[in-house]
Amino acid sequence: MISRMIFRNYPSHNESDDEPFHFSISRELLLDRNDVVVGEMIGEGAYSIVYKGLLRNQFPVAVKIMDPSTTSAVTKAHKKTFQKEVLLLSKMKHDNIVKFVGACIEPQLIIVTELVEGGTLQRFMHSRPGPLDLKMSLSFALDISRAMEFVHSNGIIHRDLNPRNLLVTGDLKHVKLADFGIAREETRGGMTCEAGTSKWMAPEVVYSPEPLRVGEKKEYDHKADIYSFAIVLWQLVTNEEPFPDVPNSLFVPYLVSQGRRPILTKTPDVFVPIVESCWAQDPDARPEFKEISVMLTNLLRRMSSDSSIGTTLPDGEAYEGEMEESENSPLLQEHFCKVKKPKEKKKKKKLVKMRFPFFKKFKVWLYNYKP
Ligand SMILES: Nc1ncnc2c1ncn2[C@@H]1O[C@H](COP(=O)(O)OP(=O)(O)OP(=O)(O)O)[C@@H](O)[C@H]1O
Repeated sequence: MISRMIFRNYPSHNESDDEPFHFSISRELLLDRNDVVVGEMIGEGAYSIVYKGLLRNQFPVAVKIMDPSTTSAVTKAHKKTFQKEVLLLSKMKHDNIVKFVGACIEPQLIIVTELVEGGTLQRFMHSRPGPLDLKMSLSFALDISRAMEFVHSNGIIHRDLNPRNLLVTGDLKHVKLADFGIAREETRGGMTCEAGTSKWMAPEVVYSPEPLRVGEKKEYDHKADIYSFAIVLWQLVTNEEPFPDVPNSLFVPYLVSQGRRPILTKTPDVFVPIVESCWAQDPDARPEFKEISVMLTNLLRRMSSDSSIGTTLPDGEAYEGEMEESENSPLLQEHFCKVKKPKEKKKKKKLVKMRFPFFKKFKVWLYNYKP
């Protein structure tokens, strides 16, 4: 049973398949299918099945096989979507993002990534009764924020940030962002299609504050990911399911558009301001991930300096968006994935506009907090 409502902008099956689709994926991003041995199934998505695998009989990997399982049976529209995911993911080289290893286009559409052994964050949270250790929650939140900071700095909106798309490392110390299936380059005029998983979808993704004219589409931008992050952060610190009283998750976006949010009674005080600012109704009032990372880092530092809570900082500065070359991952091919970065000037202006109200609100809390 599908317990969640997913809005995908996967094109319809009716889209014309008359003309053949020619993949334009660099050879360096492609793997020989014979080098990939498929093992037990580890996960299932709306459009794929993911298996444990072995690359060249040596490296453990995750093998995502697109549905339907033969390339010839896949619609042209789905091929385009697959190609987009490959090109985006191959560019996302960051410690907190699942590493792309390669792709196959024949006889099946396959994406091979590093195997992240700890399962999804959703499963991890479900397996623990009661709230998680606060520093663990904070450390995971920082991993996610840093991954998203990197994604946004590359002009990409993920659009499906939720605990099913966050994977926990085998040592249970870190979290990695996965599933760029509906991620898109941020365009100047804003995004216009409903995409995401209902409980984590920002209000502006589904409902427009102003009535729309016929044919007009609502717009949203990367701030939609900040809203999703707020819900994930709320989950990390409460270990509860958002909107448990809403019988059908399909209604959640409507309620959210009316101002409804998860309850904050079980949210530790120190997290309330950040959660509230991230799920602000007005996208412009939400902070940037850059700011969130600074706040979470400072908070984690303060907590770590308190010896009564024995956790250390995650491997800190190594995360700072470094471009890392993995032995298995092909070299970045800039021209295969043209990312439209928001214009520098515009971006700066926006940051300045954002930073003041945000830091004004949290200055006292940020600098004086004592766990
Ligand atoms: N690199 C990986 N390591 C371990 N498990 C993985 C990996 N990638 C995916 N999985 C597992 O497979 C599941 C489905 O993967 P993914 O979300 O990428 O597929 P999808 O078809 O895009 O799914 P969805 O419908 O949730 O968007 C994940 O929830 C996770 O359990």
